[in-house]
Amino acid sequence: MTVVELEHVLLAGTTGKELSHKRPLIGEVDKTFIIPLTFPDVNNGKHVLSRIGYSGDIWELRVDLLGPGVIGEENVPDPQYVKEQIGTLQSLSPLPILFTIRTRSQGGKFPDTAAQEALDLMILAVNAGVGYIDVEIEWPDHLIQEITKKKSEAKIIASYHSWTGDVRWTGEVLKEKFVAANAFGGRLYIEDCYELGLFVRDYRERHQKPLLAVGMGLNGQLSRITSPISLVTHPLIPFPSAPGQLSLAQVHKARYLIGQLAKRDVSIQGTDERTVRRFAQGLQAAFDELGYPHTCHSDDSDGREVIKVTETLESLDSVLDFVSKLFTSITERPPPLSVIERAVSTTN
Ligand SMILES: O=C1C[C@@](O)(C(=O)O)C[C@@H](O)[C@@H]1O
Repeated sequence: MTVVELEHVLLAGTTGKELSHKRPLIGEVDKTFIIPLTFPDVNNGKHVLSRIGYSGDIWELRVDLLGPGVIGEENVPDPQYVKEQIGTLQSLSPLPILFTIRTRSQGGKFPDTAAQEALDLMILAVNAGVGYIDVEIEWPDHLIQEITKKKSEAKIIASYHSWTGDVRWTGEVLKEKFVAANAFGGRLYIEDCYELGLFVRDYRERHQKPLLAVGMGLNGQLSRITSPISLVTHPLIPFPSAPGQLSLAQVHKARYLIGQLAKRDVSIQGTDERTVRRFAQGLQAAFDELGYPHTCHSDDSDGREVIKVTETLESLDSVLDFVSKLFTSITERPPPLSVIERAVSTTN
């Protein structure tokens, strides 16, 4: 049995991992989660955005799905509207933005032929300070060169999608596409993931740039669980931006089941019963929200890690603060604050 004094936890929380959303960039952490937003207007998600974003690292703004009215099969959003949407998202959340325009042949709504409009929007996004720009390698060369020149501080993510279902991970087509993507960016997509794991292993032996390789559809779900960089949806997002996308909570549950996420069982102990109960229920609610397998108890400690709460915590803020720090020290992720708050404030 391990006994952790609360002071230890606090130390880890305050001097160790950051509690804010200031997370390292793609490829610098063990697991990076990108959350594609499919609201036509980001304001529609205003009240649920922080909940959707818990534990995520980057928003993907799917620009081809943005618009003030009904969106048809093809959509070129107005630049002013796009600019406002970026501004709104930046004001609502500190997470960096991945700016993505998907054309119809890439599974989106932007016309395949509207390269100039796409380039103009990408430059607008750079000026608005987005962190990442998705550039599909099938865009004309001049667009790719132009945005690579003008990207400023933004990082380019070179991508490739195939919806045909006949691209093989071990085949020549993919190798060619990869060479094209690797020349200017760092990400690649293809459909069908049977040999994806081997492809990724081989890639890592040869290249430094972070690679996001996922399979679309049901056959691709496993790759979304194992990929170090993954795109995750949330039940409060209108619809997943690609078939087979899982929620972050589902990814955590699956990672636990396949042995990629170690379970922690903790027991809270202390002299003040109410503090202990609030602490335990807040932490358990936070684990549940994000699909972590961990458990938190306020009763007997047999075989569990013990967390000692030596004080009586009266105010909601002080409990919230302690639970948040403990959550972060266990998961290395920022806490789902509103979820913890709800659980703590409803505990007697
Ligand atoms: O490129 C991608 C990946 C994606 O297609 C997926 O399969 O999760 C989802 C898109 O929103 C994103 O632009």
